[in-house]
Amino acid sequence: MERPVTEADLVFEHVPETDQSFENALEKSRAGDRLTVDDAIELLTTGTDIEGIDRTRKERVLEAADRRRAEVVGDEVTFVANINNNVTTACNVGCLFCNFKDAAHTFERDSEVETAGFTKTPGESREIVADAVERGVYEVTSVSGLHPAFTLDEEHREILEAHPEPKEVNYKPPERYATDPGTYAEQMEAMSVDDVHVHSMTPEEGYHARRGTDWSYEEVYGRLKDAGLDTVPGTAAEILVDEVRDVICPGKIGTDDWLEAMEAAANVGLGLTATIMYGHVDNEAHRAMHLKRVRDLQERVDGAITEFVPLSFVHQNTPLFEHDVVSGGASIDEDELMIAVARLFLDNIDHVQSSWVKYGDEQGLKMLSCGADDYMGTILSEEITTRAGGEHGEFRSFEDYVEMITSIGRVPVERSTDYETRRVIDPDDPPFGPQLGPKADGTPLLDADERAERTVPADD
Ligand SMILES: C[S@@+](CC[C@H](N)C(=O)[O-])C[C@H]1O[C@@H](n2cnc3c(N)ncnc32)[C@H](O)[C@@H]1O
Ligand SMILES: Nc1c(NC[C@H](O)[C@H](O)[C@H](O)CO)[nH]c(=O)[nH]c1=O
Ligand SMILES: N[C@@H](Cc1ccc(O)cc1)C(=O)O
Ligand code: SF4
Repeated sequence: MERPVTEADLVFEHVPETDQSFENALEKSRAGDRLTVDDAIELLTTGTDIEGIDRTRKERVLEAADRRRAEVVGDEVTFVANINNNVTTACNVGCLFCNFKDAAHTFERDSEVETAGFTKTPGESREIVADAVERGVYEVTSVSGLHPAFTLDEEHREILEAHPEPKEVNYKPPERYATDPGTYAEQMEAMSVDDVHVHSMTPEEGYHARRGTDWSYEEVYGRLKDAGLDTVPGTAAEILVDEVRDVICPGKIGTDDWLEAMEAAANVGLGLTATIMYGHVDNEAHRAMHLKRVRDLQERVDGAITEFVPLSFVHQNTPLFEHDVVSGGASIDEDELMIAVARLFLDNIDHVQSSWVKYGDEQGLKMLSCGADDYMGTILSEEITTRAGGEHGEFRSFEDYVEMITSIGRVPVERSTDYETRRVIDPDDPPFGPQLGPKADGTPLLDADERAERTVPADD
């Protein structure tokens, strides 16, 4: 177990105090000037000169962000036909905000406790993806626990087998486990059915795929690309300020490593997304600093980041909440300001995503008028948020999307992962099924019976 978090750990060097004024920061954002970290702090707090959030000021920030969204991308709301195929929940990194993971020893053949988690072989992954491709999906998103038996490829496995202290590099041979996840390269290859788009290998997974070697991130992402990887999810970012990471994910790579991995992935030609996971022990100064680090990264990678995804912390079943380190997640006001300030600050990232997994349908739609323009994907199954206690279900159909997006007077558009390929959907011309995937033919992803079996979202 990690050392318990003490009150002293929550006394931060970076606090939301500035010499800037809220009115000045708002004026700058309306004029389209590039914002500073202090400007972002003023906007996120609705002014450091007052206690708490001022609703009138908040509405002015949301309005500025909504206007900016309209200027940058217009009235289209995009979404992608995708599935999640997470390979394994085995993980010993121990992030305190995460309930997706299961202790890796419970997966061992001779474990006395039955594991509550899962591991898929490359063959099982292939079957799941093949079925989804037949249904018409464009993209498979795959993020996993850092399974001790996972290696990049055979060569990496041989290196770790020969390591004098395998424990030091978090390695145990696959034979020890009831199910062998294969190598990362084998999983990428298995998931690349009919050239479906594979969105996988977060910087944390990239780090795991080079542990115990002197390989660069370029080497690792280059090999993964050759095996079928198309784009890299910018999760594992959490808050890119080490004093926060030291509290919520002390076992994870640091900010510099995360940035290095992302830059390397871009250098070998992979597209990227970026995220922030906020609303736990972080304050507005941390959120603003995070935005700056993402904006600077986007300059260095020459626009490779296609979207920014604010992930609101889901607190219910997490160690942070259970050990009373936090009393809940972000408020709705904080959520709306996070979306709006991301839109205003990230002047070099075109798309801001509203996650229905985190916000639900009603609030998720509201976010599309606070600066967001993308409404995520169909995903078909969800494990990270659900295991953390989230209650917004696991699937949205094209019918759901068309109904929701037209209800707020916007235009539903099916997109590719990189947003380059787009199809405007005519709400008067059903059926609305996907058309961009390698085998998509316009019919719905699931038939009526299959839909009825899915988790019913709590908020609709
Ligand atoms: C569960 S991890 C899986 C991939 C890999 N293990 C990693 O950490 O990069 C993916 C992301 O899910 C997000 N996540 C995990 N638990 C969450 C929670 N309780 N609330 C919101 N987001 C969460 C975090 O941003 C995390 O980086
Ligand atoms: N916001 C969440 C996402 N977003 C990712 C998208 O669905 C899509 O894969 C991306 O836009 C690239 O095309 N995925 C989740 O599983 N959970 C979320 O909360
Ligand atoms: N799977 C992550 C979210 C995510 C995945 C891929 C992305 O590109 C962005 C966000 C979660 O549920 O929290
Ligand atoms: S966030 Fe990722 S690395 Fe951290 S415990 Fe969860 S699965 Fe493991």
